[in-house]
Amino acid sequence: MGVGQNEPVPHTSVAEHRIALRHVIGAAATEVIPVDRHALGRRLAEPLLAIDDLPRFDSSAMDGYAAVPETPDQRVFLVVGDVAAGDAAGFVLEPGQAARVMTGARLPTGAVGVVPVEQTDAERTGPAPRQVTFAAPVAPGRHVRKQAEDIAAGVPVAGTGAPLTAAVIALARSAGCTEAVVHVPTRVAVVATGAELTVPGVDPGRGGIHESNSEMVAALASAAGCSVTRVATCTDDPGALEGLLTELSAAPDVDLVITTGGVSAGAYEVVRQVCEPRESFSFVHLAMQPGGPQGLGRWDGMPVVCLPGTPVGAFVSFEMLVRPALDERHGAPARGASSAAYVGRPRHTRAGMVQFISGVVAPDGTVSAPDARHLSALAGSNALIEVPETVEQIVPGDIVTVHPL
Ligand SMILES: Nc1nc2c(c(=O)[nH]1)N[C@H]1C(S)=C(S)[C@@H](COP(=O)(O)OP(=O)(O)OC[C@H]3O[C@@H](n4cnc5c(N)ncnc54)[C@H](O)[C@@H]3O)O[C@H]1N2
Ligand code: MOO
Repeated sequence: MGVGQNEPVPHTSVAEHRIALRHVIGAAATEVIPVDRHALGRRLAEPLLAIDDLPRFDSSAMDGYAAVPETPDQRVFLVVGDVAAGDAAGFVLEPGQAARVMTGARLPTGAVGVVPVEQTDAERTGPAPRQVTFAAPVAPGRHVRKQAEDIAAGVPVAGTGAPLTAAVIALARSAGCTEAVVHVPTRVAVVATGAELTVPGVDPGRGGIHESNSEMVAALASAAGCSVTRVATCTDDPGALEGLLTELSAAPDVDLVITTGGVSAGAYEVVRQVCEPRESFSFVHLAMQPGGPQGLGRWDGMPVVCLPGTPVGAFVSFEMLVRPALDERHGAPARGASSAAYVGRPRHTRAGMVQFISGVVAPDGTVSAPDARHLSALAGSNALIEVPETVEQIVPGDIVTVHPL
């Protein structure tokens, strides 16, 4: 066997792997939840329709006097009622009459416009006067909130795929909505593998390292709208990983398992060793850097996504490969990329591989690469710069593709 024959050959395109991930990760179930603060960030699986008009009735936008002028320039009015917010205002204003109204109060039938109390001779507090004089004539429609001017019953508050933001929650509740149909967050179990990993508080010794992927991937999954239900580390013992995957596959609170490490070409690649013999699994080396070695399949029916162990590789492959599949599963629109002028130092990249470089997009829209390596560069970045396979170098002035983080 000649030198180089064992070299991993990129045999699946990034695009093909994305499709395979979408297939394995699949679509999320939907559920009905109350429209309240706990719904924040959830994505609608169906349009959320207004139950009621907003406002529900013509109401005053000011503390003042609603009036019906007999003639356009009438200034002096008889005050025949006093309507606080919440009152039913069950009377009719006749021409020449006014009623004191508070902001948000239902307007008496017939009211033409509202004059703020500051523009009258009336006291702001105390009982309503018998008569009021306005500084200027009543302007029709002025300071009146028309029924349904914000949203009418039956009109969508927000459409399918929209997130329930604080403002959408406010609009929905104001329009009488109590429940929304949303996608169920994917329940994720994260398993970091590696004999060298030590948990916080334990001395790593001479060959060990501080484990970091598990909480990083858990944080990425949470940011992607998942509910992380399990976070574990596992040694390179195949039996231990088999047992863990079997347990997680049967767990009632897990929809997806994400592993890190143990997928490349070494002698102790536990994930690959344990999963690859199973027919549904495939392990590939994508023409992508970092994040080249990837695996995916189903363990007893449970979707399992296997990311590489290098922290930057795991991060980049989650964001660039797994996240789009999760967004689609959760009904979220694909996160777009943008173009930016590169203003960093010249950088050589590997031809034949799409490369993702930690980048910093400045307020002026230009992008540079932090003067640091690996995780430090990633931790100081706010974007990933995508350099296509065909490009071997990026230099200042190049227009590059940027994925915001
Ligand atoms: N002969 C070859 N060697 C490697 C290849 C290759 O094609 N041929 N690919 C390289 C690439 S690219 C990557 S990426 C890595 C992927 O390797 P594994 O997924 O098997 O990951 P490990 O070997 O387990 O770990 C790699 C590296 O990352 C550290 N690590 C792992 N897990 C964690 C964790 N949970 N927290 C923090 N750091 C972690 C680990 O100690 C290693 O330093 O393979 C290359 N090799
Ligand atoms: O593909 Mo690997 O570059 O080290 O993450």
